[in-house]
Parts: sequence; C-alpha cells; structure tokens
Amino acid sequence: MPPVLDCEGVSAAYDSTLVLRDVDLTVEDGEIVGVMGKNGAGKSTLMKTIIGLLEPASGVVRYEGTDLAGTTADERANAGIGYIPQGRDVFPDLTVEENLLVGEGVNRDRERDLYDAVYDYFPILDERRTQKAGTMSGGQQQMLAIGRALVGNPDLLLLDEHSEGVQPSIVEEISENLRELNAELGTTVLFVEQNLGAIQDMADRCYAMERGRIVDEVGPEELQDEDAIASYLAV
Ligand SMILES: Nc1ncnc2c1ncn2[C@@H]1O[C@H](COP(=O)(O)OP(=O)(O)OP(=O)(O)O)[C@@H](O)[C@H]1O
Repeated sequence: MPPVLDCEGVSAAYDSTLVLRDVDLTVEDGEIVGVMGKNGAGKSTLMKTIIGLLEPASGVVRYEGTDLAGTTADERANAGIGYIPQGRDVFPDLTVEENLLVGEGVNRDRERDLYDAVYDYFPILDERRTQKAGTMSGGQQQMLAIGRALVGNPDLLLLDEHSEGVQPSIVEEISENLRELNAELGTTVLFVEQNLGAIQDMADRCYAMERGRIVDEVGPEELQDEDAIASYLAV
C-alpha cells in the first residue's frame, strides 16, 4: 500500500521568494506525524502546498499514491483530505450545527455519518449546537474546526497549529481527542506545530523544519526528550 501522503522534493515560493526547499516527507496509513519549527519556518506554506492552495515550484505531492498536480483544493477535500487552517476559519455567524453541515458537504461515504462521533469527542459542541461559532472561545472554535473537517469523513487530516490561541489545558484535551479519533476512526493525521506539549502529546514521530527545509526526523523516544527538540522550537 502506498503512503497516505508522500512529498518528494517539494519546493514552493511566494512570487519569486522560495520558502519551501526540497521537502521529502511521508505519512503512512494510521500515523500521527508532526512537523515542528519556529515562526516563519514554512509550516503553513507546507500545508497550503499539500492541500493545493499553492502550486509547488518543483517536486511531487502524492496522496494515496496519486500525483495531486493540477487538482484544486476542493478536489483534494473531496478525495478525503481534511484541512484545518491556522486561525481555524469557522463561520462566525453560523451555529455549531450549521458549521458542521458545511463540512458534511465533502463526505463521500453517505453510509458513514460522523455527527454523533463529533459530538461524542467534543461534548461541548453538543451542548452548544445552536450557538453561533463567533461567540465561542478559541478552544471551542478549534474543536468545531476539527469537527467540521471530521464530518467530511477524511482519510487524512491536516492541522495547522491547533494550539494557537488556545489555553494549555484545552490544547491537552484537543490533543487527546485527536489521538482517540485516530485510534478509533483510523484517521491519519499530519500536523504542524511549535508547541512543545502538543508535539509530545500527539506525534508518533516528527520532522523538524528550519528555513523551509526538513533538517531532522525525530522518533518516539527522542520526542520525549525536551532538550532534544527544544532547539527546533521557539522555547
Ligand atoms: N502570502 C505570502 N506572501 C509572501 N510571503 C509569505 C506569505 N505567507 C508566508 N510568507 C513568508 O514565508 C515564510 C514562511 O511562512 P509560513 O507561514 O509558512 O511559516 P510558519 O512556519 O507557518 O510560521 P508561523 O508559525 O508564523 O505560521 C515566512 O518568511 C513568511 O513571511
């Protein structure tokens, strides 16, 4: 079976400024893989390139063995890639239920309705079904953004800094929920982060990114050694 995600020699630029340089990265079925790096390292750019908001200047992005070149972000979502951008991007004037309904639009498997699962993983969303998203806390909006991707029944979830603007105890809760849904639903996860706790709580293994390049790959044991990974982060 091919990896769920395979980036080979991927470079990307804004105008003529190269930001992502020759990135090789794979994510196997069922894994939770992190990419850690400081502000400006290129993590969001990597996510945008994988989901198709930015065309690579060179290299190949493959999803489940298929080259994604020339496909739009919508087509990639329909193929089973769920993307949770930095800053969450929930619809503030829509209720929790309505936000989830938007996410369901990309669900390819009509037999598999994941609303109940979302409300089980995130009970606060169940309690606030009719509340407008814009009135909820950062952590609750993050849960909603994850829920909205989840009801689309993704094989691969791409998460861009889910810890940002969320209080530490809620970051921990969200990381735990993500591990649970990975184990129970089999959803593969690639996340980018600079929060040490979220990286240690979530990742099976992790790539380190500096100035647009992958500079190291860190396995599960080394991940628990704070000193070993702190140099890659802004701590
Ligand atoms: N739309 C854009 N146009 C031009 N340059 C950009 C754009 N977005 C990001 N950059 C630049 O690309 C580099 C990488 O940015 P990116 O947002 O990918 O980093 P990051 O690792 O996600 O950082 P952060 O944690 O701050 O989000 C930075 O130097 C940034 O200034």
